[in-house]
Amino acid sequence: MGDAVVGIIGMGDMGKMYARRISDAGWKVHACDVPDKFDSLTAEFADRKNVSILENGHLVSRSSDWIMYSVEAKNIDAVVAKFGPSTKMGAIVGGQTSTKAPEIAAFEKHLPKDVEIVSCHSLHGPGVNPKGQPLVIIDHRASPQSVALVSRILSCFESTFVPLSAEKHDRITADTQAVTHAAFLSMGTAWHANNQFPWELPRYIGGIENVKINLMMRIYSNKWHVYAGLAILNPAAKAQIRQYAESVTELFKLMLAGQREELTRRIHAAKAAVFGARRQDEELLLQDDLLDRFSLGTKPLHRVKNNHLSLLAMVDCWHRLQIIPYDHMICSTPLFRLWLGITEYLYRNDELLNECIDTAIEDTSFRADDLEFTFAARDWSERVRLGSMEAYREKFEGVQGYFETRFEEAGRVGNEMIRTIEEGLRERKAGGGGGK
Ligand SMILES: NC(=O)C1=CN([C@@H]2O[C@H](COP(=O)(O)OP(=O)(O)OC[C@H]3O[C@@H](n4cnc5c(N)ncnc54)[C@H](OP(=O)(O)O)[C@@H]3O)[C@@H](O)[C@H]2O)C=CC1
Ligand SMILES: O=C(O)C(=O)Cc1ccc(O)cc1
Repeated sequence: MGDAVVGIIGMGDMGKMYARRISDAGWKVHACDVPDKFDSLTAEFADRKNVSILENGHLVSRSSDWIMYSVEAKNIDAVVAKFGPSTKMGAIVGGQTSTKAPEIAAFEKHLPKDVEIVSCHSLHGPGVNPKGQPLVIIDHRASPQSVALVSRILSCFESTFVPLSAEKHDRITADTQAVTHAAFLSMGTAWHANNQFPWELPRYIGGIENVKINLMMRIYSNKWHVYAGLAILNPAAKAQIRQYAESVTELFKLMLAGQREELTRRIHAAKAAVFGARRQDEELLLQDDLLDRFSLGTKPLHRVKNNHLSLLAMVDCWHRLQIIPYDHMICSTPLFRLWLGITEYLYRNDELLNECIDTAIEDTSFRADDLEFTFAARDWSERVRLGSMEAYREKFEGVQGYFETRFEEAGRVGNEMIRTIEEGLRERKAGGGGGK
């Protein structure tokens, strides 16, 4: 490895994952977190001779060649304001936050002019194997040699590099991550409001229901600030989240009024736009028998029907915003690919989609769940529109507390589900099958 020292400011889940992998590849790492964590971090990394835990970001900044800020997006301005002026002359700085607009603004505002800027974003959580996952690289203000150095450092992840501008990054992640999270946050909120643990109810077990539950649990077991940052600080995300809430509301009203024709027309128009001719001959991303294996409950003898309001609204939302989700596969997270996989599974199976419409119009037993889901989608959208981190946190942590006791098990089942399904996708890709 070269002589370059990699600095990491913020040793939370992502910072630690970066420190471990980069030091395993032979690079020297200088890292810090807040002063309170100095002793515990020093003990945790004591057996790695090429990781030095330093007292603060000044010490990291003045001694490193590529400094990566891996702190909460909501703190990025304050943290860069504090340590940015201490950056070693001619060094390169980047960040790992999920939304680049505030990160780049902070760099431009607080870094000395001689400092170059190359940022990144791993499009997966800290528990996922980075191999083959997208890793966005943003060359914002740097020489080709500096971009090459950062690429060399990050090559140990064996991820797929996706070079993007900060602005393009934010637009794509708003389309993929922010709106996907809105759907799962709303599911969890609705189950909580109805005092349900969905894995205890036959209607929520098996196939695509398992994916919904596992991904909902995955999001709520993570930290609120990751999702709040993505939704509130990304200038492109508000419109998407609002459209999702509007699609939920409008479709639910059609169901309530029994307007079968209008509901069918709208569902099919969205289907044609999103899953039209281009996808017709492609293999499905997911198979139901595979999904059946990842349940937190016991599967009933017969599958219970569902109107899948959350999925119908997603496709309606993509249609209204003219988003073709497949165009974003290059810059997608495992969660987004699974979400797209289950919507595709529903929309490309005529029998299932017709059953969904019948259930929406005829089966009133879902009304209470759907009412809470509609309230939830609107309330999440409203909190994001108001830009209130505290309002977001309060709601997130309320639901998180409700599901907490099952996070450990859900994490295990969810990781296994993601691993198995992603391996299947990779194998099919290698064999020239569907997916992109
Ligand atoms: N978790 C995920 O799935 C992913 C997260 N990201 C992004 O990566 C970034 C980090 O996320 P993650 O690791 O999960 O979050 P964590 O909360 O686990 O880590 C952030 C760390 O930064 C520390 N920190 C805050 N202020 C300072 C400071 N002044 N000096 C040094 N350290 C500081 C925090 O301390 P304290 O807790 O005391 O504030 C915390 O330990 C976020 O911007 C997130 O959006 C990107 C991809 C995936
Ligand atoms: O896959 C997802 O959407 C996740 O929830 C994990 C995640 C969270 C934040 C990121 O910036 C990237 C990935």
